[in-house]
Amino acid sequence: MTPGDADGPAIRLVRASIGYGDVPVVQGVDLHVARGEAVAVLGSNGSGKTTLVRGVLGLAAVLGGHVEVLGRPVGDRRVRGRVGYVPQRHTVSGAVPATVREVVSVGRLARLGVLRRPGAADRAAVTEAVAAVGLADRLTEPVAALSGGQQRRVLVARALAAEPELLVMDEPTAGVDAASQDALAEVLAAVAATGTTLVVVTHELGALAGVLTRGVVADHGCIAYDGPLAGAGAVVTGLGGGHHHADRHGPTGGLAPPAPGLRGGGR
Ligand SMILES: Nc1ncnc2c1ncn2[C@@H]1O[C@H](COP(=O)(O)OP(=O)(O)OP(=O)(O)O)[C@@H](O)[C@H]1O
Repeated sequence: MTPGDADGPAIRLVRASIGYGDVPVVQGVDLHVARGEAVAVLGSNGSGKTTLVRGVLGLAAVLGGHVEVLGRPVGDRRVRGRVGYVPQRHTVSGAVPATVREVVSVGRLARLGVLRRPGAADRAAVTEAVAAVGLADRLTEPVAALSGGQQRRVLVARALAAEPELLVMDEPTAGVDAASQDALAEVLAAVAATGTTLVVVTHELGALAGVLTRGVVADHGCIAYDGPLAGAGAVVTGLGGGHHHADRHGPTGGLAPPAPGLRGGGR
């Protein structure tokens, strides 16, 4: 809510290695995201995009180097509730017969912590978040009754309800119809305009290309490109299809145009 109440950038990785168990997936990465930036994390399947952001969220192990979020070491409890996350998942779990309002309220609870009871302002934040994703008329409906794209928007509203300073989204447009993508782009543009830092993992920029301005391209656990979004597409194309080039690591900071013949295609 109050940008600037902690010093330091939104995200700072210094020679960071992140992985699972004791196996690093992301290796020796440096990344600095200032407050208010809107960053796309691009790269092919298995390049380490999700692991990178999970490290920032404290959901994957930092195995080396240093990870800071909102000016604090990752995992610091003072940061909890100030970071929103829309995980890589197409829909809300169908096992829970919750309404839109209930699911989004859970996002607000993350901000409140266990000790404070929600008040009128919290209920208003929930309603506002649902309205922001264009689902105001579905507030009391079971989430299971919504389309996949609408369920994704519920997850976005859940993250927005906490009014995060940093919003991390993993593949928010995957499997989402064009109308929902456009709605999401509008929401994110409005969120970015409030000064919230956006980090969006995506295969396909689609409608989000107008909102995100910086591109970070992951390749085999390293960062192959970090710069204006407009320059990132050629790097992604040049790197081709993830696992097919297991022996090839992108040059850190490399801005070279894609070499011919390296496009994805399975060989
Ligand atoms: N929970 C996990 N435990 C062990 N290894 C994992 C785990 N999650 C991912 N990995 C491994 O980390 C590597 C990178 O996966 P990651 O999900 O970060 O890539 P990605 O770029 O997000 O891919 P995608 O676009 O397919 O989601 C893969 O080789 C994967 O097998």
